[in-house]
Amino acid sequence: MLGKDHVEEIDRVLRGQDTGRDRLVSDSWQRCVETYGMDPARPDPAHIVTETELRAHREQSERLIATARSGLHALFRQVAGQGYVLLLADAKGVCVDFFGDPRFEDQLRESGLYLGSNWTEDLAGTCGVGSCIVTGEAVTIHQGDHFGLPHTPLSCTAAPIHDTRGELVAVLDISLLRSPSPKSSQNLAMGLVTSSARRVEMANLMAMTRRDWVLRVSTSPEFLEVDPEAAVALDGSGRIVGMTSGARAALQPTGGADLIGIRIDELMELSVDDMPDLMRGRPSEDRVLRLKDGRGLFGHAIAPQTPLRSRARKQREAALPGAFGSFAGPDPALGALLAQAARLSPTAIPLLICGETGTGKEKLARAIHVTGCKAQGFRAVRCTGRSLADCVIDAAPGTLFLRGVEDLDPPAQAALLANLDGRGDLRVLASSRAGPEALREHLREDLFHRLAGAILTLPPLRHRADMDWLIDRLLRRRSADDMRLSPAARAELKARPWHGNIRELEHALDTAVALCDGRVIDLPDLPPAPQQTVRQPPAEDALETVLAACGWNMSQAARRLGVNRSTILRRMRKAGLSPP
Ligand SMILES: Nc1ncnc2c1ncn2[C@@H]1O[C@H](COP(=O)(O)OP(=O)(O)OP(=O)(O)O)[C@@H](O)[C@H]1O
Repeated sequence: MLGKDHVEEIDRVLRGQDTGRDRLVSDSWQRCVETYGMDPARPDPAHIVTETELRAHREQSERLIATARSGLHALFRQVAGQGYVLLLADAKGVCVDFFGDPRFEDQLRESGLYLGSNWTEDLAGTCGVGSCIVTGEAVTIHQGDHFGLPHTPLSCTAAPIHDTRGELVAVLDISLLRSPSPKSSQNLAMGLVTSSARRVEMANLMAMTRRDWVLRVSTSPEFLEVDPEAAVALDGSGRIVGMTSGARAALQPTGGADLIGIRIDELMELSVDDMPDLMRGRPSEDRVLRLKDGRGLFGHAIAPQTPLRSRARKQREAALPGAFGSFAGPDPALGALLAQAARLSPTAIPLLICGETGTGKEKLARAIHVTGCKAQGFRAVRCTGRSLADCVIDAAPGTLFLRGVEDLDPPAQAALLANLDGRGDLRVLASSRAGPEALREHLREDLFHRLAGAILTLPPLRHRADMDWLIDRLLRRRSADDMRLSPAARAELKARPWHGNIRELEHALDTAVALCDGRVIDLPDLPPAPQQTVRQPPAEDALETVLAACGWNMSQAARRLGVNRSTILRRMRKAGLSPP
């Protein structure tokens, strides 16, 4: 394009004439003249920052450069043959990483396509990086779209890169020194640069949120795992703590509040507890997310990776795969049980999970299924009603979870056994509220052995040593603004016998959160403890476990077991127990 024509066109556009330029370009020209006081006719040398300034810019973007580098290498290999150069600029427009053909170094440097060049719009005029920073959108600034005459041979296509909170932190740009004249020749470049920016955001989110769940989403099941469209990171309460920029379009296309800080269950029928079900173990087509606006998406959850704070926790989580890592706090006995469950997960051994109501038997079954990396589904069926045998016949290959096998009457037991025969494609997990011995007496012997290849017994809540951990975890999941418990309310919760176990505790916390006015839940906010039934005196081993869980505080142990302190003392003496 001739310099005179270019200057005249800018003049016409500023006078309001339509010359066929994109709106984005004409808006930028207007800013260049009216806001930055630039003159398109004035020769404008490339702006390259000093070595010291460049070092400072690179240091600030160090982490992003490191994350982006391998992706950028791959992109450069794809485009280098066609003469493209690749720039990564920071949010201030300074090129902090660069890939170009060294044979053209002088030419590239002269055109400003070089490490340290400053491409902000107020210095360089309308250009790929500068206009991308101002508009926040991916742009192609092709030849005469550039404001400054020296830049008009170039074609630059740039896409924004956002940090995990949605702030623009960098721009990825691919440029050509010489290009064909139709702007549409750069459509492919636009596709490449936007998908590369999306992958850099994804890699950055994964690197920055290792302690959180990451939920990746896609509209197509085929691309869910290889190239998802967007992702969010969720903390333990299901609140969004990080995202890629595509998440807004994918999860909230009609706009709304900022995604950061809102809970995932406000956007879709899903809580952080469901994350294990969305891990790799299940086929993509089964991992459907239902959004509150009625749309469906496919979801892929990635478990927290970095071990957390304490050393004990580090050791426990290092030993336990993702789905088990968040199951329990510091309770050595439960930790050992989970370690066993983790080892049994990938085998075909049928597992019987025993435990009182609400102790998490189904949750454990799901964790076992997910960790077993079964590429098939998980089907849970209740062992009541007439349709159990049909459920077994209809069950697709995968994990079949038989809930409450203690409810099976003799005809149902016979039918179940007959239908399980020949279903080698089913991994059978069963749960029972009755203990193994009682169940052995209740079930036919052959069925018992068909179900109980190994037995895992979950402790009742009152025996768990990690109650503080569990209470905090359940509370975090419920309260939008970090609520906490007063010491008195916490002590009261820890002292209750919890015959309904975790389910009952969940309901109590739901009530307390609803009743509490401020952020501190106190005694009056707690629902009254259910009437305590008269309980059998505890067996000696149970007594010892409860005492240990209560730090050998006899009054607390007595409240938990629903007996007098003197009964505890008497039974301790009888069993020869004394505080450590
Ligand atoms: N380890 C855990 N951490 C957090 N929540 C849990 C845990 N285990 C169970 N829960 C919660 O407690 C409730 C009861 O769990 P689940 O249904 O797995 O218990 P269950 O033993 O199978 O109950 P039932 O015997 O009555 O069928 C669920 O809401 C579940 O999410």
